[in-house]
Amino acid sequence: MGRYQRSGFWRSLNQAKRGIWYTCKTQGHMQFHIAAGISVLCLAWWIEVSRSEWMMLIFAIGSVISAEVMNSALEIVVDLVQPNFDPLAGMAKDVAAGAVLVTAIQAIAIGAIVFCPRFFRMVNHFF
Ligand SMILES: Nc1ncnc2c1ncn2[C@@H]1O[C@H](COP(=O)(O)OP(=O)(O)OP(=O)(O)O)[C@@H](O)[C@H]1O
Repeated sequence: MGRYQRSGFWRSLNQAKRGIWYTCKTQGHMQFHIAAGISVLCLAWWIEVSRSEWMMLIFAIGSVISAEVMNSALEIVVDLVQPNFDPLAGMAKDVAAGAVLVTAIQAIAIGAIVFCPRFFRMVNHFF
């Protein structure tokens, strides 16, 4: 339980939503990830991917967005602890950004596995 407020499911949910909303408002990368995620889900719905493919895509999108939220949290903490230039503070942010990059590469790989075979089949069909 936190030191400043009583615990409670709805209160915790609201705090988590506030954190996600803050990340959406302040982080351009988060806005890009959400737009890309929605586009991928629309494409998946349009081409009618299988249940297991839906799971892979949702997992990939969720991983990237979670990593971006964690990255934002770490940036806030670093700015709080060290507002001045410090190579270690910079490295902490770079390491967190690296985690986002890893999940983004994973998402691109999953997207390629799901969409590329269909894309090539479609190209073969038309030409
Ligand atoms: N206090 C600091 N000391 C040294 N370098 C820093 C510091 N703060 C930021 N940096 C460097 O600047 C980069 C960008 O930091 P910034 O806080 O602007 O994050 P950002 O642009 O929002 O990052 P991201 O694109 O990952 O969301 C960091 O990755 C780090 O290399």
